[in-house]
Amino acid sequence: MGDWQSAAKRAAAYYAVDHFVQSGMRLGLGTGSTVAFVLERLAQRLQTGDLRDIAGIPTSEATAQRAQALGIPLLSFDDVQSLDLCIDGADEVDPSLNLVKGLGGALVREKIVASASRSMVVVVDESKIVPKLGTRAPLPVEVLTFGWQLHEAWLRSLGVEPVLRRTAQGEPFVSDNGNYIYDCHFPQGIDDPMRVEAAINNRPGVVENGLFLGYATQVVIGMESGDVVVKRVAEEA
Ligand SMILES: O=C(CO)[C@H](O)[C@H](O)COP(=O)(O)O
Repeated sequence: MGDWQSAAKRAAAYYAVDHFVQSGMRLGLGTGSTVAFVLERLAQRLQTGDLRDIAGIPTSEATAQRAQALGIPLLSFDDVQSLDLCIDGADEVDPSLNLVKGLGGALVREKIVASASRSMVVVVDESKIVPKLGTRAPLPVEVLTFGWQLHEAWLRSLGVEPVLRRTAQGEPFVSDNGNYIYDCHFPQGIDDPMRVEAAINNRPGVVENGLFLGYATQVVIGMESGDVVVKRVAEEA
């Protein structure tokens, strides 16, 4: 990651916390390097007393540990069934603010938390903006370990190049949910995300895929120039 990208992620994260989070909110806390800056900013504003009585549901063990270390109060779905706002990163954002997520391996919990949130603010640097989903990042598909071997040929039959995600040691990567992930490369990008989402999620053994269609309400983009740009979903006519 270039220096400008790290600065852009921080700028987007700080902007999102400063403009969208209010005292008393119940938050969804996403996963990844941009969300790390979100947590940093939340902790700063809690310490100064500028924000009070906020608490969040983390979308990964990594986020839970980081939030705890920073003193951000955590909740679970035993405590609340809906959230005011979820803040999360993304691997791709298209012109309709549809997303690909999950390179950090937290897509299942991220989608559950986003679906329980009244709004979703996405924080990215400008390298994540794409004209078409599937052109920059592969689409992660989380599968149960039982029968994981069966999905590769099926995914290929959809015209996709699936690669089982592995650790640096060459072992299959295991998600927080105990599952494997196929990273699916679309040679021409994803032409019809809704059709792809339905086809993949209808397959026995597939837990979830990384397409987030219609979830984002705002996208905060940190630019290489240092500016921050906010995009909102188009208001319905
Ligand atoms: O979906 C995700 C994790 O599952 C992340 O939000 C996504 O990978 C972006 O990460 P980063 O902010 O590190 O670029």
